[in-house]
Amino acid sequence: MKWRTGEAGLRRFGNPATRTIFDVPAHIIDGKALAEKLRGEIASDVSTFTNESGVTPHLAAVLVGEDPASAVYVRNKERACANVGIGSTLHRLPAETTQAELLELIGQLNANDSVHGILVQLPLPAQIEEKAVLDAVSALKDVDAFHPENVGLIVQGRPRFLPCTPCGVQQMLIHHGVQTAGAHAVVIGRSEIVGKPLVNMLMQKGEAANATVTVCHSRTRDLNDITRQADILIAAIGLPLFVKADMVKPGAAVIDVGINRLEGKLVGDVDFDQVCEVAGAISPVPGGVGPMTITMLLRNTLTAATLLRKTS
Ligand SMILES: Nc1nc2c(c(=O)[nH]1)N[C@@H](CN(C=O)c1ccc(C(=O)N[C@@H](CCC(=O)O)C(=O)O)cc1)CN2
Repeated sequence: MKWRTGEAGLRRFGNPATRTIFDVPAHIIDGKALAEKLRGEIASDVSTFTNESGVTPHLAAVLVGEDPASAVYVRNKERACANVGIGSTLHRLPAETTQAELLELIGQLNANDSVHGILVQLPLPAQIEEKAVLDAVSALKDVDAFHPENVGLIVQGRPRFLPCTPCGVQQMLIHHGVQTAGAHAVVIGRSEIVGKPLVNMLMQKGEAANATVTVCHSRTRDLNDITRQADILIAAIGLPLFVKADMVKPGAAVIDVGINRLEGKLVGDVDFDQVCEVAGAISPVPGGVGPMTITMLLRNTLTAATLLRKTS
């Protein structure tokens, strides 16, 4: 089923009569299913690249410390790489690793021609300055798109890599027929990883973009008045079940980027049970943006291998 935004919210495609979404349940934007489909396409592209070049794209993942969630994400990234024919190496460092030791490893990975993509799993332990580490990753191997050079290219509308979570969100909007051009997209959250780049990407010219974008954060006044104006509402604030039904315009597309643990359960930033009664389309947690994040990492690793081959 496809959806598009309009002045009156979201309507079912193929039904130009006045039947609005109010009489149908919210369309589920299933990130897990989309991720599987896209991973099939990436596997085929990797195979073509490897056959033509004799090079197997390779991702180096760096995990510092023992954060259990980070360990799961990195393991899932390794598994996803293997499933599409991308090689990967995990560099596990103890929690007490110094910044200098981590920078030394990054330097080695930058210089290693058989490594095409480098990712440093976040968050890092408190003794390490995140920015110093992310700045040290070669911009050409920066498959997370966190390096200032890559951020600058995104802002200028000529990206080398797109950051994985925002790019995953855009792909979900494209593949579920949510029209962004001319739509009012409201992003709640201004993190370096999601909010800031996503705001930039949605306002650019191009696919899944051309939106009128508002960014809200912890200091935003009259937040509900703003979120209720959104045709597309993206929650990336890191607060469990923060977005309630009365914050959502009927028929809006709601994308939940949050991943929070609440009473032993994984929940998003959106109170799914109540918001799905109002929204026209909604992504779940788990099974929404998360699997798409990893999928976009695979795409970026292939892009990095392609770019490095061109420049070598
Ligand atoms: N270097 C990076 N660090 C971090 C990133 C990132 O993009 N690059 N993002 C997050 C964590 N993250 C990827 O690293 C990530 C989080 C969640 C998922 C995911 O698939 N979640 C599943 C649920 C998994 C579970 O059971 O816990 C889902 O939502 O269905 C993938 C990637 C912070 N760090």
